[in-house]
Amino acid sequence: MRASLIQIAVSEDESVDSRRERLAALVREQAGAADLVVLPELWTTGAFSYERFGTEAETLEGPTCEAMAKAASDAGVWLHAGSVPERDPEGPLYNTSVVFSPSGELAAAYRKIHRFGFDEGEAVLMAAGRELVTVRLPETTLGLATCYDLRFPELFRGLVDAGAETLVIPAGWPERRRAHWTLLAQARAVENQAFVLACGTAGTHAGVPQAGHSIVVDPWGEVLAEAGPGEEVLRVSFDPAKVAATRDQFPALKDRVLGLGTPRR
Ligand SMILES: NC(=O)CCC(=O)C(=O)O
Repeated sequence: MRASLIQIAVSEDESVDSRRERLAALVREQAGAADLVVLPELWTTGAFSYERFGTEAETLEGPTCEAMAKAASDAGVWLHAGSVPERDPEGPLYNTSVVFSPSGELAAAYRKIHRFGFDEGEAVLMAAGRELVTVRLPETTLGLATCYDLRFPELFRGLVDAGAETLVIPAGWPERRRAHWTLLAQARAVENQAFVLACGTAGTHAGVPQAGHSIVVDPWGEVLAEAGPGEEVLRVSFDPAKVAATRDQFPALKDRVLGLGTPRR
């Protein structure tokens, strides 16, 4: 299976329309070179541009999803289009990841469960999703998570229990915590014996320099590909059968002991 992770720079110097067009063109360029294309978190606004979440929020029928659906079908690829600030017509805002099929259908939407910011920013401006989401592709089953979710291993165990073999994580991860990004991506791959495809942003927005360094890790924890700090299309080939082979040859997942409860004091 071939994947392209498009690590784009998000900056206030570029309009949302221009970035959307640039990304749609980059997705189209992956035609024939990728089966799956992955974009970062909140690339219309920037993950730390809190004041823009409300003004740039869209429904899943809005201009970003419309453009990404068309780009996916033009390129004939599965497109994980990163996340958009979603305005639910019935209620609050969500940080929602969207996946389109090669015919441009919306195949899945995942509302980020763990919101970043403690008592500020995303944590107060957006509502939390409640549902785990997997997507069946012909070659593998994707498990969806977004940025800060990477710090919560129980979410990934839930995805693995639901059949996930390839964990896809769009992000807007800051340079300041880049060491955590790489370490956690490898940890999630090793402990879940799954591929991890983690796509971040480049550049600086809202005064927060971004880490870049999108990364692809195999079920043994080996880094198959890693981007630098700037804009880059990170291309990788991987064999989805390696998940079953790793789980077979080193069956640690079978040794899980569930329901341990709380420690005795
Ligand atoms: N957008 C995010 O979720 C940022 C997460 C982050 O900065 C961290 O976990 O560290």
